[in-house]
Formats: sequence, structure tokens, C-alpha cells
Amino acid sequence: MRSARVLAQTWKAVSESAAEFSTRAGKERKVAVLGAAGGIGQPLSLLMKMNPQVSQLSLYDVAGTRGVGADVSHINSRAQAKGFEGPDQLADALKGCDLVIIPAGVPRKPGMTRDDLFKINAGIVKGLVEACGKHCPGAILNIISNPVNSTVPIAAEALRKMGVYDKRKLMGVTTLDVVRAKTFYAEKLGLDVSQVDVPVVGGHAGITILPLFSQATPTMPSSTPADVIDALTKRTQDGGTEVVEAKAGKGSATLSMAYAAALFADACLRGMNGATATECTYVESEVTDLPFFATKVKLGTEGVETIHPIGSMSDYEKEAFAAMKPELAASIEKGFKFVREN
Ligand SMILES: NC(=O)C1=CN([C@@H]2O[C@H](COP(=O)(O)OP(=O)(O)OC[C@H]3O[C@@H](n4cnc5c(N)ncnc54)[C@H](O)[C@@H]3O)[C@@H](O)[C@H]2O)C=CC1
Ligand SMILES: O=C([O-])CC(=O)C(=O)O
Repeated sequence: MRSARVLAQTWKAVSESAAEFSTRAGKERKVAVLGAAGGIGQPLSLLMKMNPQVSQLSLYDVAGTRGVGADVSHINSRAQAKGFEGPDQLADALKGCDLVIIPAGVPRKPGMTRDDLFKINAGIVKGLVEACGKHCPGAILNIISNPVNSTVPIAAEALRKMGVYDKRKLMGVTTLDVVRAKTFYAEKLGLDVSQVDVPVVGGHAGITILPLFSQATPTMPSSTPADVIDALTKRTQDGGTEVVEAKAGKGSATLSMAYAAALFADACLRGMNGATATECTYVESEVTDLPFFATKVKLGTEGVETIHPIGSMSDYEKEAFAAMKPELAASIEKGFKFVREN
């Protein structure tokens, strides 16, 4: 009992006031994790089992989810967790879902770019998203599988082809970039990280990741040297590579990613349940001339409610924004082309 209470309180503290929380925790919400037996999938399954907004939790993978499902299901929290294994069980995993989180696919090894994963992950994401379009067409989809800059456009086109695309319900998860930017900024300036916010816009690969330290809270001192801002920006952009190299062939970020995905999913559920939630996320957007772009987005009962503009940028950020556009445009087009041809 005590541990369940502590976990519930943790989520409450992370996300909202006690009164709001107790109202919404009672709503029935079914969530699926696709790729649940993987490096991200396992800790993410644990964190979603701890989220009291979840009433049913489907843990799907091509293999290994009988064990993960049995294991997680013994935790004494609200969600009824169940493992689903192999394509024959995918429909049952998805039926009735409100939110589907997709970390299925291969991760990077040292020396690879995220785009190098396209060959394998494009088909995996397309197949899983088509299953969502068929079995839970109204669900909100959180795409984690890389390259996010292309897998989200793939998901959009696949759903559009099926006639079930709703742009409010498709989001690329870029929360880890925000988590990193907050951590590195707080460390560098000696701040309490719980009081820090840093918006991150663009996409989720290298120079397409643009942390806006000029908009950080608390405000960056005007005396901050340019080389400090440049180093913070580059460390945020290369955060994924830092982990890939440290893991030396054993994959990429899993624990920090599961944390970030759980925060983002919690925000989606809060929005769905009528609370206020705003997060940076990569969505279909008219904020720039690119069809997909991450900025702060207000999440509501139907998913994306308001897409906020980029806001004012420093000259350094304006330059970085201009520099990322061709790469992001090419990654989006690559995703569209894949669906046209497959
Ligand atoms: N958006 C982001 O910020 C981040 C994205 N990622 C990406 O997340 C993905 C997963 O990473 P990890 O969990 O570390 O990899 P992993 O290899 O440990 O796990 C992936 C899981 O996906 C499963 N899978 C493969 N094909 C599937 C299918 N058709 N249906 C269901 N499950 C399937 C595998 O069986 C495996 O259990 C990678 O593409 C990685 O690049 C990783 C970190 C951050
Ligand atoms: O770097 C990778 O391959 C995984 C990822 O997207 C991240 O950690 O941001």
C-alpha cells in the first residue's frame, strides 16, 4: 500500500495539483507500449504501470512480452497490465487504446546516424501505425522510434492513406532533448533543475535539435559568454551520441528515454483528461514552412490543441534554425517517399 501511495504521490508532484489529480485518476484509460520488451520498452512499461491515470496497459513486442507482462502485472498499482506477443496478438493489444507509445525498432551503434536506422525502422513503424489505424483509429500516437524526423511523416502518410489521419493525434517524442537541455543548463549555471525550463524546437537529430537557451527560465544572464551557449547547444544536440558512445555498442539511451517518454505520455493523458499540459513535441505544424516541426504544444482532450510559435530567437539561434531546415526538409520528404513507394 505504502509504495503505491508513494508512487502515486510522485506522479502527482510531477504533474499537477492534488485536487485535479484525484478527479482524473478515476477515468478509464487504456495505454499500449509497442516494443515493450526492449531497452526503452521495459522501463517505460514500469513507469506507465506506476501512472495512476492508466487503467489498462498492453505490453506488446514480437518476443519477450509474456515475461515482461507477468513481471510488471505483479506491481500493486491501478493499471491492469498484460503482455501480448507476436503479430497475432497485436489487434487485442490495441483494441480500445486511448494512447499508443511506440519505441519499437533498432537503436544506434557508435558511428551510426539516426538516419542509418531508417532502412529497418521505417517498415517497423509503418506496420505498427497501420495496425493502430485499423484497431484503435482514435488513439493518440507517441512515436519514439528513430529517425523521428522521418518516422512521424511515415506515420502521418500511412494513416492518411488509410483515411484515418488526425494530425492532432500524432506526436514525435522529443522530450529527451528538453530533459537534457534542462539538465545541462542547470548544471552549468548552478540552478535548481526543478525550476528550470528550456524549450527545444526543430526535430530530433543532430543540428535539427535546437535548444532555445535565450528563452530559458530562469533567464540566462546577459553576460553568458557565446562559447558557453555554443557548448550547451552542441551538448544537447549530441546528447544521444554521448550515450551511444558510452554504451560502446550496447545500444542508445534507454533509461533517460523511458523517463522522458513517461513524462510526455503523462502530459498526453492529462490533456486527454481535461487538465492543462504543454510540452515540446514534433507534430504536423504551420509554424514554419516545413510540414513537421517541434515547438511547445498545448495538449488537450483530442491531442494537439494549440501549436505555439517558436518565439523570439537570438542571432545564434536564428542561424542554427536556418542551418537545420534543409536537413529536416529532406528527412520529412524521405518519410513521405517511403510510404508512396511501399
Ligand atoms: N525519440 C527519442 O528521443 C529516442 C528514440 N530512441 C529510439 O527508440 C528505438 C528503440 O530503442 P531501444 O529500446 O533502445 O531498442 P531495443 O532494441 O532495446 O528495443 C526495441 C524493441 O523493439 C522490438 N521490435 C522490433 N520490431 C518490432 C515490431 N515490428 N513490433 C513490435 N516490437 C518490435 C524489439 O523486439 C525490441 O524489443 C530505437 O529506434 C532508438 O533509436 C532511443 C532513444 C531516444
Ligand atoms: O541517439 C540515439 O540514437 C537515441 C536518441 O535518439 C537519443 O538518445 O536522443
